[in-house]
Amino acid sequence: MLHVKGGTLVTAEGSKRADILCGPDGKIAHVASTIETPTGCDVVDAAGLLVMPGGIDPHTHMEMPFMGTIASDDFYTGTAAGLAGGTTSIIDFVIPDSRTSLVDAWKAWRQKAQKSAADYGFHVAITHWNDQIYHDMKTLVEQCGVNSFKHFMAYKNALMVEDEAFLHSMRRAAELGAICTVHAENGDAVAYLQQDLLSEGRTGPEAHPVSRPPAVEGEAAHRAITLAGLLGVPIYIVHVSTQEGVKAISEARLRGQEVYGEVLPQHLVFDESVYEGSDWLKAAQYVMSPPFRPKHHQAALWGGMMSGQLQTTATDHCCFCAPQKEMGKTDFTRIPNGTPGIEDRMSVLWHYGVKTGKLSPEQFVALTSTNTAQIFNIYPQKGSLEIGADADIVLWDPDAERTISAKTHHQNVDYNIYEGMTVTGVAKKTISKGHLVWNEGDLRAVRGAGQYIARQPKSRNIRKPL
Ligand SMILES: NC(=O)NCCC(=O)O
Ligand SMILES: [Zn+2]
Ligand SMILES: [Zn+2]
Repeated sequence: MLHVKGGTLVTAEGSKRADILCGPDGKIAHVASTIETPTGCDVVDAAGLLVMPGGIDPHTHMEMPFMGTIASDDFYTGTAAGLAGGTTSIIDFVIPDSRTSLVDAWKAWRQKAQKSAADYGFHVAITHWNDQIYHDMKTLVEQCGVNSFKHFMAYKNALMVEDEAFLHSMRRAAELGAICTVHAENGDAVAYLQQDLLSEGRTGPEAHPVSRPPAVEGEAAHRAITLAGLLGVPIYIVHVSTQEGVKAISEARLRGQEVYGEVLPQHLVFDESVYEGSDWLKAAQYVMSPPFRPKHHQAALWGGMMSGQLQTTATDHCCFCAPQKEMGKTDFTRIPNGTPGIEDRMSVLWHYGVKTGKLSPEQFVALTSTNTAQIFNIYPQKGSLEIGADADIVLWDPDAERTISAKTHHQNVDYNIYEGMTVTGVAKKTISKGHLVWNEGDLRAVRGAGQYIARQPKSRNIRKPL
C-alpha cells in the first residue's frame, strides 16, 4: 500500500488538495482531503507537487522491424524510460508482415512485450485486405483486447494501404466497435518526389522534407477524413504536423464528424532547419515522417490543442542509433525514419505549453493522458485518479528544471533530439500500479512488471458529415 500525501491533485476536470491511498491490488483505494496512513503503509511525500494521472503515450514503436532494421529501444528499455518521464502506459503497434496473420502477429508482439516495465496495449496495422483479415479483426476485438487498427497511407511498397482496403477496414472496425487510426501522407506522391530528388542527385537528409511537403499530409488527411465521412465512422489521425492537417480535422469536426488528431512534441519544437548543415548524422537523426516543418505550422498545432480540435499527444518513439541511420548514407530514402522521445514528452509539453500559458495544467492532463484513455476506451481505468482506477500516478514538480541529454537519459539510443534543452516541469516520482518506480532520479523499473491492457470495443454512432 502507498499513501500519496500532501499534494495537489490535477485531473482533466480540475484541481484540488487531496491525498491518495493506493491499495495492495495496484488500484486507487481512497481519495480524500486528508487520509490517515494505515499501519504498515509506505508514505510518498507529495508536498509542493502536482499529482496527476500517469501519462499515456498512444504512439510508440518499441523494437519495431522497419526499413531493414529494428528500433533499438525494446519494450523494457523503452517503457522504463517512459516511467522516468512520467509515462505509465503505452499503446504500441503490431505490424504484421504479408506472410503472417493479424492474430499470429498480435501473439508475436505479446511475446515481445512481456518484458515491459509499464502497461501496454496494441493497435494492429492493416496493410491490405482479404477475407482472413475480415475474420481476424473480429477475433482481435472480441478475444484479444484490441479496439483500434492502424493504416499507413505512406511507405509505398512496404506498409502503405490502398484506399479500397482502408474503406473495408474502416467499415469492419466500426461494425466491431473499434476505431481506425491513420498515418496521413500520400505515399504515391512521396515515392514520386523521392525519385525526382534522387535523379537530381539530391541524396542527403535535407531532401527528406522536400519529398514530403505539407500538401502531402494535407491531401491525405483530407482523403482519410472524406473516406471516413462516406461511411460515417470515426477516424484518428496520428502525428498531425501541418496547418493543412489541423484545418482538415477542424473543418470535419465542425461538419459533425468524429475526427481526432494527435500531436508530437517534437513537431511543436523543431522546424525544417534541423535538416540543414554539414553534419550528416545530426540531420539524419531528425529524419522522421512526417518531417519537421516551417515554423508557422507550429502555431496551428498549438492552436489546435488549445482549442480542443487536437486531443492527444504522443511521441511516435522509434529509435535508431548512428549505425542504423547510416544505412541511408548515400540515399536519404534509406535512412530509417524515426525519432526518440518517450522520456521527454511530458516535460517538453509542460515547458512549452503550460509554462508559457498556452495550456492549463488540466489541459496538460487531458492532452497527455485522459483524452487518450477516453478515445481508446480505457477510461477511467487509465487517465483518471478515481477510486478503482489503476494507481498510475505522476508526482510533478512544475518549477523544477532539467537539462535533457543522451548522457543521462534512459532510452536505449545514442542521441537525444532535445540534447542540451533545459526544460521546466519534471516528473519527480512515478507510481505504476501502486509501486514507486521512479523516485527523484532513481529508476526502479521492473522487467516484466507491465501488464497487457485489454481494451474493450465501444459502439459509436454513425456520424456522416452534415
Ligand atoms: N514516424 C516515423 O518516422 N517512424 C515510425 C513509423 C511511423 O509512424 O510512420
Ligand atoms: Zn507514422
Ligand atoms: Zn509511428
